[in-house]
Amino acid sequence: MSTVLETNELARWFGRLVAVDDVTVSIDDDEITSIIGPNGAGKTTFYNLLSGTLQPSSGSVKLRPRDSTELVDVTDDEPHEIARQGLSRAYQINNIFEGLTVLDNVRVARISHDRRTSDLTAITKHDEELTEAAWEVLELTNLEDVADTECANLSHGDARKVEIALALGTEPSIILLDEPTAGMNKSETDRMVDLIRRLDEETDTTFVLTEHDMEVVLGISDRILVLESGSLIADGTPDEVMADERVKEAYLGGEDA
Ligand SMILES: Nc1ncnc2c1ncn2[C@@H]1O[C@H](COP(=O)(O)OP(=O)(O)OP(=O)(O)O)[C@@H](O)[C@H]1O
Repeated sequence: MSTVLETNELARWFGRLVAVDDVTVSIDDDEITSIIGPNGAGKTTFYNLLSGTLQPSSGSVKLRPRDSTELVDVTDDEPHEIARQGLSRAYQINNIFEGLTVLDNVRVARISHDRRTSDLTAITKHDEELTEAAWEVLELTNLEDVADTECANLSHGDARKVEIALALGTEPSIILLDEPTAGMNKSETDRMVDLIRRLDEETDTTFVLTEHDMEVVLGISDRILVLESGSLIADGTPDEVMADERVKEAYLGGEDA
């Protein structure tokens, strides 16, 4: 077990509102970690701080790049720099080129990972290595059957899987998922949970997710972080967190639970 991401007293203010309030956590590479909390608790802001989309007001973020044993300080780094160091965020759909096939989308992700963005025409060329690497990702994410489907024509469930495939294509040390089962029916949800669990086991990538569906959270998480009004009010196993009085009061008893 080793730490893949660490925040130290990370905070972000919007005027007088504290959206993330001195949060100190370390995420281990052998655990699936969920971040939960009522609406407005600070989950999105926390993600934005980790991925560099927002600058922190104070505190720090450290990240362990893949194939490295050392954490590097990425506080104040640009999003593309943080992504290069190994943090990938699976964005809801909008990262996908709708007019390209699933396979070509993953090839584009690989090209950008290999820092060959000046060579985007490689997408139209015969490049066995690139295609092979993309197929590996499609196999991992159970997307082989829709490899030649244009992304605009995918089911919602498959489109969400493509987001994960694009993130995995960059071989990150950690992937942040935004509500990966949102809008899914029960069987799609079950398949997504199984997929994330399997990817966590079969790859060197650590998964972190935000999720409102408590059944998903309890079914998938090794560890749960609970935010309320920007503060980390609980951090532990599902059993520990479910038994926490403050969590029951602040989150599970509330209307947003
Ligand atoms: N750009 C911004 N400017 C001002 N206030 C903001 C901004 N972004 C977020 N906030 C405020 O920060 C607080 C935390 O918001 P955030 O979106 O991080 O919560 P959340 O836990 O992701 O909520 P949800 O579950 O509804 O997505 C909220 O009070 C929100 O109104």
